[in-house]
Amino acid sequence: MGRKAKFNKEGEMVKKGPGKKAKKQKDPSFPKTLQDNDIPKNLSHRQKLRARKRLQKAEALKEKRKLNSKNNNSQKPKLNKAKEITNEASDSEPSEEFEIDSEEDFSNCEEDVEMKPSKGFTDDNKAWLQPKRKIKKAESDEEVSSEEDSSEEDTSDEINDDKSEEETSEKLESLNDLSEEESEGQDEFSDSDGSKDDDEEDLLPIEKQSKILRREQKVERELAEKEMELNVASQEAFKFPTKDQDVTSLQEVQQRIREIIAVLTDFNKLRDVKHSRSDYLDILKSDLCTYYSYNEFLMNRFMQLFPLSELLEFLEASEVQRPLTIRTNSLKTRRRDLAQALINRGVNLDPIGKWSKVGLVVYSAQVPMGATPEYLAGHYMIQGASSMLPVMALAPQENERILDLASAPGGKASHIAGIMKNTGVLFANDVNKDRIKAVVGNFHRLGVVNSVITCMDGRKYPEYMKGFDRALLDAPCTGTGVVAKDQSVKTSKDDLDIQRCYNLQRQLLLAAIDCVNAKSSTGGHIVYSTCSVLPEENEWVIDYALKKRNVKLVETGLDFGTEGFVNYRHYRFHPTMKLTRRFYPHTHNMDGFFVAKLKKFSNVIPATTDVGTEEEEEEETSVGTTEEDSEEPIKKKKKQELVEKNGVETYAKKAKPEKFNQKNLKVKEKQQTLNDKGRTIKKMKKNSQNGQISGKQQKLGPLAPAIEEEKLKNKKNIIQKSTFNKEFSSPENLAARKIVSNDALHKKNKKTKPSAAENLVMKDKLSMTKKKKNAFPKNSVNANVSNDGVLKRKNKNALSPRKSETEKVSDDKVLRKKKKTSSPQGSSTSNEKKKKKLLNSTDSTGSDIVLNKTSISKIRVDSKKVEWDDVPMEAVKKLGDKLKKKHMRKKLGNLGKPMKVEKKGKLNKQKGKSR
Ligand SMILES: C[S@@+](CC[C@H](N)C(=O)[O-])C[C@H]1O[C@@H](n2cnc3c(N)ncnc32)[C@H](O)[C@@H]1O
Repeated sequence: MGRKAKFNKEGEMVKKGPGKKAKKQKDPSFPKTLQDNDIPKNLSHRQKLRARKRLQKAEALKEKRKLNSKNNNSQKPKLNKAKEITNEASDSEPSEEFEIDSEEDFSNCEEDVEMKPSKGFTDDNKAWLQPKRKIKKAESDEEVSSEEDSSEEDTSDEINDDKSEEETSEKLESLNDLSEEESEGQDEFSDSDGSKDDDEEDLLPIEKQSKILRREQKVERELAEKEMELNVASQEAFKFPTKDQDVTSLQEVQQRIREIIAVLTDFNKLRDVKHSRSDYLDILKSDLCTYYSYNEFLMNRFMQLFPLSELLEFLEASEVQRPLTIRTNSLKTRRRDLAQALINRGVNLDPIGKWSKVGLVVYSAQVPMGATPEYLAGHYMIQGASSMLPVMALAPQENERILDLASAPGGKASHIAGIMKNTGVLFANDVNKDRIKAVVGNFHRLGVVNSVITCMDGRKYPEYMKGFDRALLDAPCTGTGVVAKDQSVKTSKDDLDIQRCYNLQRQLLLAAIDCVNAKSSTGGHIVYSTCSVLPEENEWVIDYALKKRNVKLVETGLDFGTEGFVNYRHYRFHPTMKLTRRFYPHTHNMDGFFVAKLKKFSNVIPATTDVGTEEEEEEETSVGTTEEDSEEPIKKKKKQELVEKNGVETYAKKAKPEKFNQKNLKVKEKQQTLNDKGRTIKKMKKNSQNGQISGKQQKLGPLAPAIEEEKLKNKKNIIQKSTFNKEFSSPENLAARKIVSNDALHKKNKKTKPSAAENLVMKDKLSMTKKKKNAFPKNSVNANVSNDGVLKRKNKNALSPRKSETEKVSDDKVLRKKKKTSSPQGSSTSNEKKKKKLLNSTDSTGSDIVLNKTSISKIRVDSKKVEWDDVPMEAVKKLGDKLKKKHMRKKLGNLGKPMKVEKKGKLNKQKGKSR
């Protein structure tokens, strides 16, 4: 059991000897080079060769010197004396005596070399050989090591060595031929006696190669310099390209972009006087489109948005994917724990920055980030850095009621739930059924349990639910800030897409505002965000909301990002717009984003000053509604054709479409002539009063002015009616009307339509003859529909001019009251009576009656049976029975029931959409 200790007789423990550590070590052995020089060295074949050469050289030199010394024998003592006087010669200029001595030493040394290893250099030759000694030392070291390594090197190897050496020297020579001059003076190892070949032979292969490399580098440097000079020269001589001058490669395009930008930055100095700035900009635009593969439209937008220097940076940054970022789900884990777990899986990551406590940036990962156990367990969400900003701006609180109006796939909504710590209620809505499934999936994975997920058009949300403490609208947009993610944006977006988004965004934002309770004790805030950099989708939308609702802009709470635009081109936005934040890929290394925070200060919806504004909004937005709509295949060609035909500008605040302008001009001309005629009629009247009768008047008799007046009226009506019909009935113009800017349309609706429709009604009143009954256009169903739509609003405007919304509502209430008192609900006879009353009183009273009449006119248009002017009640009834479509029956039924203004509006909106 165990070891027994050894004891001597005295009972003392016997020591075995010194312990392992205390054992005497051997004397240290040093490398041979450090040992005494006398110990002979085995020389390698190469060394021997070199030594032999040196020896031969030294002998030759000796002989030469001997000859010289014989010649100079007489001068030598003098020289020596002189040397003694003048401080015995400097180190750098060795005397002949010194040289001879050294040579002798050297020769001795060389002789020794043959017999034994090199002794190194003596003190005498140390000074002038100093740089070389380093090499020698290295060489000898290497030799020693090589000897140690390959002491059993056979002769065949040596032969190979020699061969390879010869090869390299051959290569060297060829390069030397090229740049012999260059290497002169540059070569720090070159020998003072100038025998270069010998030197190079003395060098190690690696040194030779480094020498070659240095030479090559020098040649390259010189070439690059020459090229630069060429570039500068060509830049100076940049000539404006002619039309047929085409660039052949992308490099050329890039070069030209740089040149043009250089010219544009110092335009006065570098410009070609024959060409304007816009000429240069045009070429630049097309070159940028070619180089970065954008369509001209979008490039134009970016050129308007960024200064030239920044434009290139933005375009370049949009070519590169942003770093992958993830958001820690605080409902399930902490960032530190998540980071540790991912690091253990070989993920290289870092915190995203000081501004976020949940974000992590992933530099590299050995596993797909969407399939790690942590991801599947819901510990994080893969989310762009900029996507965290809107939620941070929203600043959700626990126990609040929060709405995310466009939430799919739920990145921001789940972030909100995380901050709310699963308390309160989160309403996550999206119009897209498929995308809403992703919200459900993500919420399950991330453990969000305080949510209600809805799938409906966000614009209708306030009709169903209101009183939220906060709302987030991360609106559908063109995605111009995420070009790097989706390259298709570069070519797929055009004017119409922006307009479509802009309209939808405005409506959704108003809806989001309407959903929020201004009196919320904790909130009353709305955050609006997009991943677009275009002001049309950002500042414009906010500006619109500021005008339409009781909201104001407040600080986002984000301490970085650039300020929103207060001025953009010739547009001016609300001064507080600088409280909004813009983020760019080239400045913030995140997706392009826009964030604005609004505070609702009153639940009252301001009464709009313009008549029919709400409907006008509807009209404006009818161009494009949901993102789903935008996903529908759009016939680009047709669109393009229409745009070209009508010369539409994006936001025709400035310019109206050409076609309409031309038409307006013609109408104006005609109206002008009619006005002139009006004046002459007035003159005729005056003259007849004064007793001065013209020839025409004589012909027509005393009623001449009245006849002329009537004729004139009719002509005016015809002109207005025909232009009105033409403009709004042909399918082409119907489409054009859609493309026309909202503002242009506003004006048009306000100015031209009322008069046209008014005249239409007047004309029908005046001439009830059968001839003129056909005046109402029956071009196509669509055309009639559009006419109806316009007419309905038109009549409203015409017969109750410029009433405010509240006035309209009150009118309607009065009407409803009247209806209630006159005909209690449920009695069919009273309904019929009411219908009759409404129809019969069409021409004499208010707008609602005209509205009803309009709906009858639709019946006529669709069925092509009933005349719109004097519809007998029986015919309406019969027709109603025949009608198959439910909604049409409803409309008929409405004739007899008290109608709500809102309902009517809705009904009409639906009609408009279905068409
Ligand atoms: C930018 S995405 C929202 C992304 C989301 N906030 C997130 O962080 O995951 C815009 C969303 O708006 C939805 N959308 C488009 N039109 C809508 C409408 N009329 N009502 C509600 N949502 C709509 C789209 O389906 C799309 O999912």
